[in-house]
Amino acid sequence: MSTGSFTVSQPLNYRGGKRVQPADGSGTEEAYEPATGRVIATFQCSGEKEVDLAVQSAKAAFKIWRKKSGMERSRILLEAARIIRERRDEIATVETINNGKSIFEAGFDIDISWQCLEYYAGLAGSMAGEHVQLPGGSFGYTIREPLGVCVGIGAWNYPFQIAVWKSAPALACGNAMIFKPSPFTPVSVVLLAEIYTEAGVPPGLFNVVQGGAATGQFLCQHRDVAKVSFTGSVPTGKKIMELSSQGIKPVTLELGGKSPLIIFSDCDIENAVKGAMMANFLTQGEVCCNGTRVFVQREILDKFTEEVVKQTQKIKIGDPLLENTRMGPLINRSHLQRVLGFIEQGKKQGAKVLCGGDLYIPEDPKLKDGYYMKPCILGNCKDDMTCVKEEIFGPVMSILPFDTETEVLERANDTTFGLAAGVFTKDIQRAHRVVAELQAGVCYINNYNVSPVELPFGGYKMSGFGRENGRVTIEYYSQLKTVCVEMGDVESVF
Ligand SMILES: NC(=O)c1ccc[n+]([C@@H]2O[C@H](COP(=O)([O-])OP(=O)(O)OC[C@H]3O[C@@H](n4cnc5c(N)ncnc54)[C@H](O)[C@@H]3O)[C@@H](O)[C@H]2O)c1
Ligand SMILES: O=CCc1c[nH]cn1
Repeated sequence: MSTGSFTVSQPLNYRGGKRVQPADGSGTEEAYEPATGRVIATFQCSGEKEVDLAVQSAKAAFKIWRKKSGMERSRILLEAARIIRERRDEIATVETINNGKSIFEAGFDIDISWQCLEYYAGLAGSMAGEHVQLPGGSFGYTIREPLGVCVGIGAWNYPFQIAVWKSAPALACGNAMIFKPSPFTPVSVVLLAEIYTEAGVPPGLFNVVQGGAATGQFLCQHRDVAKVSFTGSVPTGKKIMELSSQGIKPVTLELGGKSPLIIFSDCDIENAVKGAMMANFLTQGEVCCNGTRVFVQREILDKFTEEVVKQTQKIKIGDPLLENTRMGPLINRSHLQRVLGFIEQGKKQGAKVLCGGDLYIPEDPKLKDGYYMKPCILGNCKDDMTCVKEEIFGPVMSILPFDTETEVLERANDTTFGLAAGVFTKDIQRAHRVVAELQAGVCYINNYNVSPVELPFGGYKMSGFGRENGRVTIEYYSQLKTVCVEMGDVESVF
């Protein structure tokens, strides 16, 4: 498949084990190919009736799925992982077309997705409670049970992977899920739904409803929804929490960030430069955990800056479906303008553009209406500049000099966010001392933005709560039942 040729004509909702047109609608949306600016799909946003039908379908499937043993669920999830692995290139291509990220990167997103399914398939069979001995031969035990119908609401930067990070643990624990992707990226998650069906989940266990805020609200407010797991911005996260609180539904919130990356003068500079680029330029900088505040110890500021600018200027921008492209277009025109606006404001506030920061016009005429920009590095930054304080969600790195460990820790933590943080140093004691002080849910030592599915992922402070990936996520998709067993007679106080 080549850029500029893909369109979707099939329905994008998925219910009861097949693609369906929504039963009712709350407006129409268009999805784009960011590389060319072409419309690739037009779809109706689901209304209250369609959301209810999806919930009913999920409830019916849940009754079957919850009765299966962990090992039975495991086998089906492993089969889903196998199919994703087999169809890796096709899924990555669809992801690239709808999101704009390079095909090189999209392939890794799909790899992490099947790995996530394999990981939770492995845990499904070992979900267990405990036995507690009580006086007189009585005893108690606990059972870890699924919650019921869970809702997943996703952002547009990792459409397929976000859907897997939510559905793999949810299904492993015995739940059903209804997933609503971002209206910007509606396409790839329906492939996941088809794969689950092919792998053998009961029809209705994983449904997809398309739409924006209104559809998301119907989902959060539905009385038969047991839990909401949300990935997106802080303002929407607050709304989801409010809506879910009305039904006392537990929520997982994976929100935004403005993470610090601290580079000490005793680091391996080559690795630190690579780490800073990994921390800023994957998926065109549209990554929640990006280390966009790059604190560099003054002794190596010039050397580090010179090298990171040189390497950034070499990033191959262009058609995201070409194997050698490393940066594709941003998600849409308004987001591109917003990112460029942050750079303009930064300049007005005294930041210096060291490279990039303007539009990129590819030579290929079919890409002329795409949303490309050159990755940007800002120097002369101060902590109170808007570009340093706010999440830009684009390829913009701010470099901030520092002198001492105490000073940099104070400045790194001076943010309402707390998703991630990184430190580059060869001093092992310093690395762990610094990490112990960082107010962030995910910390990297001498690397950045690697996502092994075995490790929990999630934020501190306004970056959210709850975790995805890792063993702990089982706790966010299950509830504990306590059973107290009397072996003697009732000793009544009456
Ligand atoms: N922490 C993480 O794991 C993580 C991962 C990816 C993205 N993000 C964050 O996501 C943001 C970018 O994504 P976005 O622009 O899609 O975020 P967004 O908050 O605009 O939208 C996210 C999702 O919420 C839905 N939504 C919007 N309003 C809603 C409402 N009132 N009720 C229910 N659903 C509603 C949207 O349709 C979309 O599906 C960034 O802030 C980024 O940091 C976080
Ligand atoms: O964008 C944030 C990190 C991530 C990757 N996949 C899901 N979340």
